[in-house]
Amino acid sequence: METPQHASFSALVVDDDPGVRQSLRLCLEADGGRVLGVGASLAALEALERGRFDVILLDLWLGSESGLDAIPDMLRRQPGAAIIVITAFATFDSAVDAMKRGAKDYLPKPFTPEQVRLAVRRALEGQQLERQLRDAEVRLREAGADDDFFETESPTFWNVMKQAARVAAADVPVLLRGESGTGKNVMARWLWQHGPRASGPFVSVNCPSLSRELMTSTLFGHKRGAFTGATNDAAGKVQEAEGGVLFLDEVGDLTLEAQAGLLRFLNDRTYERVGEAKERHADVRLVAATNRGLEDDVKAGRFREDLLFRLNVLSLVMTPLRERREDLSALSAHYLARAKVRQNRSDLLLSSGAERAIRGYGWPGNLRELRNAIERGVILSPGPSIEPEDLGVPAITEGASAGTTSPAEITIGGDVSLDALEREHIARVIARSTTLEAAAKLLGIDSTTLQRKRKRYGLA
Ligand SMILES: Nc1ncnc2c1ncn2[C@@H]1O[C@H](COP(=O)(O)OP(=O)(O)OP(=O)(O)O)[C@@H](O)[C@H]1O
Repeated sequence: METPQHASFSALVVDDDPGVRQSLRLCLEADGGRVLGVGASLAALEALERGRFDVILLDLWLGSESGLDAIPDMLRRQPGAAIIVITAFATFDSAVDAMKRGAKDYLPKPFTPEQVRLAVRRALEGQQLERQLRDAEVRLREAGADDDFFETESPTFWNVMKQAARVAAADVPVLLRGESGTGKNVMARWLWQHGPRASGPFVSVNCPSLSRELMTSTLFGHKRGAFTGATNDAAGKVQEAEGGVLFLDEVGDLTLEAQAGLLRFLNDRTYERVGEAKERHADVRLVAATNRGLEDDVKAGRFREDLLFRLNVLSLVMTPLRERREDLSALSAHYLARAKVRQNRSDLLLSSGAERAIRGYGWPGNLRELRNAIERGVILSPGPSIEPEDLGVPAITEGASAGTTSPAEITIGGDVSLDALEREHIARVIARSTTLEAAAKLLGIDSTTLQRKRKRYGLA
């Protein structure tokens, strides 16, 4: 990959020493950065409210306050910013602590200008790669590009596909269950395309992205004047899906009010727009999806039991990738073929080490993670073959069993960067955990931090 030119980037320097602020500013400006320096975490948070920054250089000791404590607040304000922690008190513990809270890198004082520039360039390159992968996923999803692989050698997934064919024809509500990235969105479309409503619309609603106040009106519509801002009558998603399929992704995130409306609709196909006492009818098939146990939500009083019963009459459980390992080679070949065309890299092959690493890895992010890893490999590999490090999965040495071996050069206390050490540890813990939640728990971080780190290290 060519080294990206960071002609212009914005950096926030947070250090209580004006001398350090000044030297960092000069160093980064020479590299094309626009730099703002502040001396305390409160001023940093205010700056983050006002402007966007690509990189934050944060001193761990800001007079009497600890810069560490400010990291979560900073990331809440700007989740995409790369935080590089700098400190004169370079200890492994503080570095690990900073990483746990979401910092991307660690720079011990005293540092040379070249070390600063390198750390910032690395952070910017990581951001660029993340952006590329995210854009690629959005484009692909919109085009439905790679999502058409339904062949399987796995008896478990074969059964799922057999059931899916029957479910598609049944024209009743269906609940898709399964971990994130197992293909529930893709399956919902497949059911629509292979069912009696294929000529009608497919309307997809991602429930967590809806505002909680407007959820009912988004689904069922509203009458003009029903609430502040309701300047016109509006049809909801239910009406939009007339004659077709309404797909509710992450249905567990519906408010209790929206759940009540949905239950009524499932029972007799009637609903009312918000602010209107007129009964309406719609002929819509509902497909819902969840990646968590809705039974727990029922116990906690967040999800109606009667709605769960109604949705769960027919359900399909999407098989996690680690339970259909027979399909890993064919799926990798499928993604590789598509990615090569997209990235114009017809010369590339998976090395035998990469194939071994793919077979040995646990794929907690399922199909999405495998697809992203291959896309990443195609982008990063200098050619002619894609190696495990291009994919971002741990290498497995020949003859070793999956998940127990990693690159030989990584030993605690050895010549290894904190980054490499953390990445390897996270990859190994993920590989032996059954879910990402379990991995996060074991690592002592929350799931959001783990997600961020997986992205950072190309493990997502
Ligand atoms: N049948 C398929 N063939 C090829 N790739 C697939 C298939 N199903 C899913 N994928 C890949 O996995 C990605 C994620 O799929 P999808 O969004 O359907 O998963 P999901 O289970 O709905 O995830 P989440 O719970 O996070 O929404 C897709 O963008 C695609 O790259």
